[in-house]
Amino acid sequence: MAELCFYFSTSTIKRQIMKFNKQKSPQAEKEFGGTLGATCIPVFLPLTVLYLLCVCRSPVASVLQWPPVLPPTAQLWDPLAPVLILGWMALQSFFYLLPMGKVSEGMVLKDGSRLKYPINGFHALCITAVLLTLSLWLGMPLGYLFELLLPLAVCAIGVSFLLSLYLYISSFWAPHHALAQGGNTGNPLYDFFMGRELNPRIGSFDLKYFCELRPGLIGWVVINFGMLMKEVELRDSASLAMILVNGFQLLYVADALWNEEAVLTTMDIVHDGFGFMLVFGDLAWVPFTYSLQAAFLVVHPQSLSPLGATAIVTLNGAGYYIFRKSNSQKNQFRRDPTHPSVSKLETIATATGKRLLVSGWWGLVRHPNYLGDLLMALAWSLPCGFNHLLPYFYVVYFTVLLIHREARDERHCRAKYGLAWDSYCRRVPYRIFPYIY
Ligand SMILES: NC(=O)C1=CN([C@@H]2O[C@H](COP(=O)(O)OP(=O)(O)OC[C@H]3O[C@@H](n4cnc5c(N)ncnc54)[C@H](OP(=O)(O)O)[C@@H]3O)[C@@H](O)[C@H]2O)C=CC1
Ligand SMILES: CC(C)=CCC[C@@H](C)[C@H]1CC=C2C3=C(CC[C@@]21C)[C@@]1(C)CC[C@H](O)C(C)(C)[C@@H]1CC3
Repeated sequence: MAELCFYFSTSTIKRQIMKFNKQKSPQAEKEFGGTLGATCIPVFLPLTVLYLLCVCRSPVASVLQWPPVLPPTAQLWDPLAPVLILGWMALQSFFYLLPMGKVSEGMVLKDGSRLKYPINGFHALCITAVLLTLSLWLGMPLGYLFELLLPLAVCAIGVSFLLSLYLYISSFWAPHHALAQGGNTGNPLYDFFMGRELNPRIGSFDLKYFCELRPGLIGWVVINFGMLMKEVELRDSASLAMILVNGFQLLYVADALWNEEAVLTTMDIVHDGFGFMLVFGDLAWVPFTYSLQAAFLVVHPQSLSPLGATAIVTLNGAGYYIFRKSNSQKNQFRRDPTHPSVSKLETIATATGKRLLVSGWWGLVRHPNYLGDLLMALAWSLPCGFNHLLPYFYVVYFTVLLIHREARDERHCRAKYGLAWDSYCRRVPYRIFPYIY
């Protein structure tokens, strides 16, 4: 019987794949190093997460250490980890489904329809904060998250592979207009990596939108808080460096959830399919590598002078100001160009009917929001001092990510706006850093 079921399910998948082969667009230009990149990245990045977590707990904490620090296999597994990861996903899904906040519409899809999305991420963050306070009051040892980091990361990586596999297989039942432009080449490894379907849903539950903002992003600040509690356990109080890292990153996450609606216009939601790259990025990469500074500070405490702390707070404030103002200016302009806050800005027309801002923040550089984000990234690493490279991993990775992302966005915009984009580039010649790049 089991064999018969297996035969029918595999033959249904084969039939769906044959149907899809007639619809695929193999001529689409491949990104992220094509098939080679799509094969190597899913091996290399999960190992990088585990390696970085091991390095940050080692006394030397050197990323260049040879031979590299490798964890004994016993440290990679804890039966509590899958319970926590699945429980966390279930809890955040429950918050997502609660009828709180408003419902917003996404961008217009290929078939002319618009999907509906709940805007209740900030509510989910607040409820999570209340639950954390309650668990502290009940005496739960949140600092134990430090010991669990490696097993939790292993489980998050496992969940990412399983979810990506589910998404790849289920995409063969999606109508053709629901597929993403880039992940529909017919090459299984590449399509698994990029994601075939644009907005995979189970009923009204949008998997990409949920994963982008909830389990990983809120998980990141919970891990940070766990590191702070571990420091309190070890040294009786939280250090200024730890408080700054926690505060800065909490501000960033709270801002993302407060402005949740703006995510509906990002490249990831509008253009990219939901495949391994985004699933792993959202569920494993963000919570476990973005929290490295806090984990590092547990083992390598740093003292910070009031002057140093003031300079770092100022840098984070400046970065946040540029990031928020520029993102809000573009969102406001895209939603309502006649709004008084943007109606006086200089713009150029494009053949699509949409206009491009050429003054204000978007007249300074072509990606002022990336500039602000990078300044914040630096401010998150500086509290960890200058003796180690590891806390600066985020700055290096993020610079590479944003330069690559800028180039991808530029290609899309040139294809979309043609000559108008070229004249924008002539008017605003620098991409991210004024007079530098
Ligand atoms: N912390 C992290 O790990 C990450 C953070 N981010 C952050 O996410 C935020 C969103 O970034 P991202 O989605 O990459 O891209 P952007 O928010 O920069 O959006 C790019 C789009 O904006 C529109 N646009 C570009 N120039 C203009 C202009 N002059 N006038 C009007 N519209 C313009 C175009 O879309 P259209 O014309 O179609 O509207 C373009 O495709 C950024 O702040 C970034 O720093 C991003 C990635 C990772
Ligand atoms: C190395 C690797 C696997 C990369 C995958 C990239 C993802 C980690 C990022 C792609 C775009 C992202 C965004 C955010 C987090 C990182 C990922 C998922 C974001 C949610 C962070 C908070 C911001 O305010 C944001 C909402 C603008 C942002 C959106 C893009």
